[in-house]
Amino acid sequence: MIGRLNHVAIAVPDLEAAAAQYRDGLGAKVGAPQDEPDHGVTVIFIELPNTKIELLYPLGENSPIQGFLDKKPAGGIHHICYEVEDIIAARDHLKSTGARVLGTGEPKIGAHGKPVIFLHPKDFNGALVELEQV
Ligand SMILES: C[C@@H](C(=O)O)C(=O)SCCNC(=O)CCNC(=O)[C@H](O)C(C)(C)COP(=O)(O)OP(=O)(O)OC[C@H]1O[C@@H](n2cnc3c(N)ncnc32)[C@H](O)[C@@H]1OP(=O)(O)O
Ligand SMILES: [Co+2]
Repeated sequence: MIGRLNHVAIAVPDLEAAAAQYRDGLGAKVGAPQDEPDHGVTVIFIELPNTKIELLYPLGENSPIQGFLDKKPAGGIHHICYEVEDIIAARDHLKSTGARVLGTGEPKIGAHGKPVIFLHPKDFNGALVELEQV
């Protein structure tokens, strides 16, 4: 069921500073900031040869990453995103194993224009997991 690693997301306190560090310090290909109001975040994607890094910064009043940054003001790894071919089948199977799907339980359209869901970190070894249908 699980496919490629689509991205690793890092919540950051300063989006431009983090982007500059990846661009200038690591020589990475860094995209433009993208507001995702449905998700309460502004994102910048960094393209690596084998995957992507998603820099996350809170957007709006009820950002799901605000509490995370309050606890970790310097930032930190926030989630990992795996690709799946059929997100509904993956969701229903994972629910049957006891994993909690966050939010309404229905997929939302993610930053790549594809359906995504999130699984509770407490059900996945302390790591927040995003699934993206590709
Ligand atoms: C644009 C899109 C895309 O790529 O396409 C995105 O990625 S959007 C990316 C942003 N969207 C999301 O993250 C949506 C899904 N996330 C959520 O629903 C929420 O952030 C939760 C994961 C439920 C956490 O919510 P909230 O911060 O209110 O909960 P909380 O502070 O009470 O945390 C409950 C417990 O989970 C832990 N916890 C919270 N966030 C965590 C994280 N990212 N990784 C690992 N553990 C985490 C806390 O430390 C706490 O543990 P203790 O009780 O032991 O202290
Ligand atoms: Co993500």
